[in-house]
Amino acid sequence: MGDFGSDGSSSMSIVMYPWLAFGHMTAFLHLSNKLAEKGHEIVFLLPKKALDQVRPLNLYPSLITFHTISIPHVKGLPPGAETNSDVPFFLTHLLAVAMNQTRPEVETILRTNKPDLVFYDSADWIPEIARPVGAKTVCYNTVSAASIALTLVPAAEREIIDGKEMSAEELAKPPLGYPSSKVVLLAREAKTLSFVWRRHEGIGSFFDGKVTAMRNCDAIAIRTCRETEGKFCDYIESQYNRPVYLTGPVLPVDEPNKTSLEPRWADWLAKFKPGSVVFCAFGSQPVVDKIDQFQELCLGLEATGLPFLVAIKPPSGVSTVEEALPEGFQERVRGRGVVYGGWVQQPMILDHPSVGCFVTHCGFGSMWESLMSDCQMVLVPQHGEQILNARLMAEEMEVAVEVEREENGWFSRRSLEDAVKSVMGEGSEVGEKVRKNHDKWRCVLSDSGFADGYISKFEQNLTDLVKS
Ligand SMILES: O=c1ccn([C@@H]2O[C@H](COP(=O)(O)OP(=O)(O)O[C@H]3OC[C@@H](O)[C@H](O)[C@H]3O)[C@@H](O)[C@H]2O)c(=O)[nH]1
Ligand SMILES: [O-]c1cc(O)cc2[o+]c(-c3ccc(O)cc3)c(O[C@@H]3O[C@H](CO)[C@@H](O)[C@H](O)[C@H]3O)cc12
Repeated sequence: MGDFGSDGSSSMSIVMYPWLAFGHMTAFLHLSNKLAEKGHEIVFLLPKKALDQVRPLNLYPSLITFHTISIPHVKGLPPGAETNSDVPFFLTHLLAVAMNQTRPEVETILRTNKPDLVFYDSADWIPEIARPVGAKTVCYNTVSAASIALTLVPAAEREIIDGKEMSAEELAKPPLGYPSSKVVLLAREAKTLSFVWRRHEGIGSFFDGKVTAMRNCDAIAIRTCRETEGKFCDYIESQYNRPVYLTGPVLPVDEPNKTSLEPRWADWLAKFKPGSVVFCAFGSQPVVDKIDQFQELCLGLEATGLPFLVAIKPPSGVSTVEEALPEGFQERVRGRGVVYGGWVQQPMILDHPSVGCFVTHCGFGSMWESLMSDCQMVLVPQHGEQILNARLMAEEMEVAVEVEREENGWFSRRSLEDAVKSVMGEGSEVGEKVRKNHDKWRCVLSDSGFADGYISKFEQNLTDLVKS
C-alpha cells in the first residue's frame, strides 16, 4: 500500500494497465498526468513498442513511471504484434488473448508495488489479482457513455445462436430502458457492431469481456461529463449497481512555449483568411478503408472551393495517400489543398486562426477537441462508436452537421460538399444554429473551473474508495 493515510500524507499509489491501443494508452496517460499533478504516484504498464510514442506525453516523469510488459506471441497474430496498430481489426480478439497471457507478469508487479488502486479497461482479470494485495479497482472507459450504454450493459445481452450472425435489426435494438431515441444506430449502421457479440474460442465475446470488467471492479469511471452524457451515465450505474465516477474530458494541457505548430503547417495556414480553411482528420487508425470513398472525400473537399488540409491514413491496398488520390487532383488543388498521410498536431491546427471547419471521424478524443475549438463541425463517422458520438453532437447537442449517406452507407462528394457549405456558407441558417449551440457548449466546457472541478471530484471519489 502507498503512504495513503499511514503517515498523514494523502498520496495514493496507482497502477494503470490500459488496452493495447494508442487511443486508450494516451487517454490513460492524460488522466495519469492529472493525478500526478495532485501528487499521486503512478506505475504505467505498456508494451515496449508503445514507449517511444507515449513517453513524451508524460508531464511528471518523477511521479509517473513506465513499466514495459512483454506481449507474448499468439498464433495468428503478425510477428512482433504488441498494439492494435500492428493488428488488422478482425484479429483484435487475438491481441486480447495475448494481453490475457500477461497476467502472471502483472500479478508480480502488483505484489511488489502493493498499490492502493489499479485502473484497467480490458484486462477483466485485474480485480482477481488486485484484491489479494488490498488494491481497489477502477474500470476506466475512454469511450463515450452512450456507446457503453447502447451495447455494453447487462440488458444488452443477446441470445447468440451458434454459427449464425445476428440481423442488422437485431444488432440495432437498444437495450430495455436505454435513455435516448436520438443517439441510436440505423439498421445498416448497426452491422459494424457485429464484433461486439461475436464469440471467439478461449476468450468469449467483446461483450462478455467488457461486462465482466465492469461487473467485477470496485468503481466504473468514464471520460465524460454529466452536462453532455448524464442520462447515459445514470443508466450505466443502474445497470451495474456500481458507482460511476466521471473524470470530465481530461484533455492534455498545452504547456506554454513547450511546443508550437510545425512551421510547414503554420506557414501554409497563414496564407489563408481567418476561419476559411477546412481541416479534415480521421484519427490514429485507418478508417476510410475503400479507395473510392477516400476519393469522394477528396473530391468533396475540392468541390467546396475552400482551402483544405486533410490528415488521413491511406486506404487499404495502397501504402501512401498520394497513390490513392483522384486523377489530376493534385494539379487542380495545388496552392489551396493538401492531403497528408502522416501525423499532424491536431489540437494546434484546430486552434489556428485560419482554420474554420473541422471534418472529423468523431473519435472520442477528437470529439472533445472539436467541442473545445471554435471550428464549425462536419461529421463523417465510420464505425459504431463514432456514429454514436456523431449522433450525440448532431442530434442531442445540435452543434454539428452529419454528412448524409446513401442506403448502402456511402457518402458522395456532393453530400460532403453540401455539409461543409451548410456550416461555412455566409447566412446559412443551419450554420448559424450550430455555431450558436457550439458557442454555448464551448463556454460551459472551457470555463476555467470546469475540467478542474471534475478532476477534484474524481480525486475525492478515489480517496473515499481507497478508505472504504
Ligand atoms: O494526425 C493526427 C491524428 C490524430 N491525432 C490525435 O489523436 C487522437 C485520436 O483520437 P480519437 O479518439 O479522436 O480517434 P482514434 O480513432 O484514434 O481513437 C479510437 O480509439 C479510442 C476511442 O476513444 C476513439 O473513439 C476511437 O475512435 C486525437 O487526440 C487527435 O488529436 C493527432 O494529433 N494527429
Ligand atoms: O464500436 C463500439 C461500439 C459501442 O457501442 C461500444 C464500443 O465500446 C468500445 C469500448 C472500448 C473500451 C472500453 O473500456 C469500453 C468500450 C469500443 O472500443 C473499441 O473496440 C475496438 C475492438 O475491440 C478496439 O480495437 C478499439 O481500440 C476500441 O476503442 C468500441 C465500441
